[in-house]
Amino acid sequence: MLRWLTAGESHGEALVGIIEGVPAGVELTSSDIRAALARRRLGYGRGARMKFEQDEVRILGGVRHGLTQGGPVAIEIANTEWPKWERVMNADPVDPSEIEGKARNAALTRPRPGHADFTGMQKYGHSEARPVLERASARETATRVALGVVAAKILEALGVSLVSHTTAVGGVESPVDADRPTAGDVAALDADPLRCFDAATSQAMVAAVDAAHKDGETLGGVVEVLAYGLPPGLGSYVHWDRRLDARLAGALMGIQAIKGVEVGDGFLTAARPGSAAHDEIMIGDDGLVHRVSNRAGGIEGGMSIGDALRVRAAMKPIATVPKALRTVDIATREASRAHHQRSDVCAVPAAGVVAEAMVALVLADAVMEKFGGDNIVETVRNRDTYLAALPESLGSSAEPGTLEGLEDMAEERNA
Ligand SMILES: Cc1cc2nc3c(=O)[nH]c(=O)nc-3n(C[C@H](O)[C@H](O)[C@H](O)COP(=O)(O)O)c2cc1C
Ligand SMILES: C=C(O[C@@H]1CC(C(=O)O)=C[C@@H](OP(=O)(O)O)[C@H]1O)C(=O)O
Repeated sequence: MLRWLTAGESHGEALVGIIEGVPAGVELTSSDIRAALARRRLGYGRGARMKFEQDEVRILGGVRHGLTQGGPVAIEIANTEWPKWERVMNADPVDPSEIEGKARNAALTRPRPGHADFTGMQKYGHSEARPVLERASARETATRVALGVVAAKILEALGVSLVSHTTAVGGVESPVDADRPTAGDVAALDADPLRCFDAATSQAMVAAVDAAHKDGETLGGVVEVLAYGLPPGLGSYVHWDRRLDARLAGALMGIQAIKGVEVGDGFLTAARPGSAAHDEIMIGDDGLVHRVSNRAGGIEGGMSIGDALRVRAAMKPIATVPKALRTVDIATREASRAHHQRSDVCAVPAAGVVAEAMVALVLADAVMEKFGGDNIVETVRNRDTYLAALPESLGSSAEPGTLEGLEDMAEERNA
């Protein structure tokens, strides 16, 4: 079982993440983490902060000589902007209702609709939104991506690879029948401004972000995460909180601004008749048992089935809209406009990288639960023993597109 926690404020000195339950012998270096954090900072439509702030990574514990040691792994990500923020973050609290004149504008007493600001002030008893936004900010997702690297390294040792991509931005969508990326496409995806796999769609997305920027608008979208090489049987049908789909949905929903999650064909499946909604099971030319399609997205009965895992997350538009939304100044009770400083126009590509990290954390947790092991060699050995006892599914397709022959067979049979 993996446990993990994050701490830190958006404009604080540093963010910290700790992950426990990591077996010994997993290769991990701070440059692996730095590379993942650099991916999260990419993407067309992000604000100025991404350009000037650096993520300064230090592994504080759990790793020696590039290998995990079996203890908790602690990672620090220092905010290089801290010297500029130290005064603001350490300033003595003042009664916001006593602030007058020009300084009134800087007081964070005009909660932004769509943010944690107002309810956070009520719940924690703050007279302004600073303490709320500092922790509610998606800056925290840097820590999740760092911890996700540890999870991805465990998965990599088992031959499991992950890839994420943007499938929609501001209503511009990838074609329904578009090809899906595999791990070999990660570099090309990261080089695309929107991390979109379809070049024409990516161009249209860039245009949509430009138009939104010009109009003082912000945009949301949809990201998809795929995982290849999973064994069947991660998660379980025996109890609701052990279901892999439930755990993935919770993890993805736990990302700031994610408002919808879909497993496999998800909402599309709801509109299909039963005969066209599921994945039939057949013996392939190779004599092994396969499913002829993967509408389920690699999960049935709350368990991985051994085919490619596919989940999507829908992100709402950034809530700090330049065309400021109506709100109330809580200190003066006057109708007002939400405070606005710099912000992202669209952070969907970054959300894809964060979603990939969250999926990696859930899958690595499910792997450790199923196979255990205090050293990664033991984990792999346990997985191999388990698979050896399932001869009918060995060779189950790790990559998409290998089921074509089976689809022809299914069509012939249905004709
Ligand atoms: C990668 C990423 C970057 C974000 N950047 C911003 C931003 O620059 N400005 C902003 O107002 N919200 C940003 N958000 C979203 C807010 O943090 C989020 O809308 C807010 O926490 C409220 O969403 P919730 O109701 O889902 O918690 C970002 C979210 C993610 C995942
Ligand atoms: C700093 C990051 O994202 C931030 C997430 C965020 C928000 O409100 O969620 C608001 C912005 O920060 P600021 O208000 O300081 O400009 C983003 O830049 C990051 O992703 O590393």
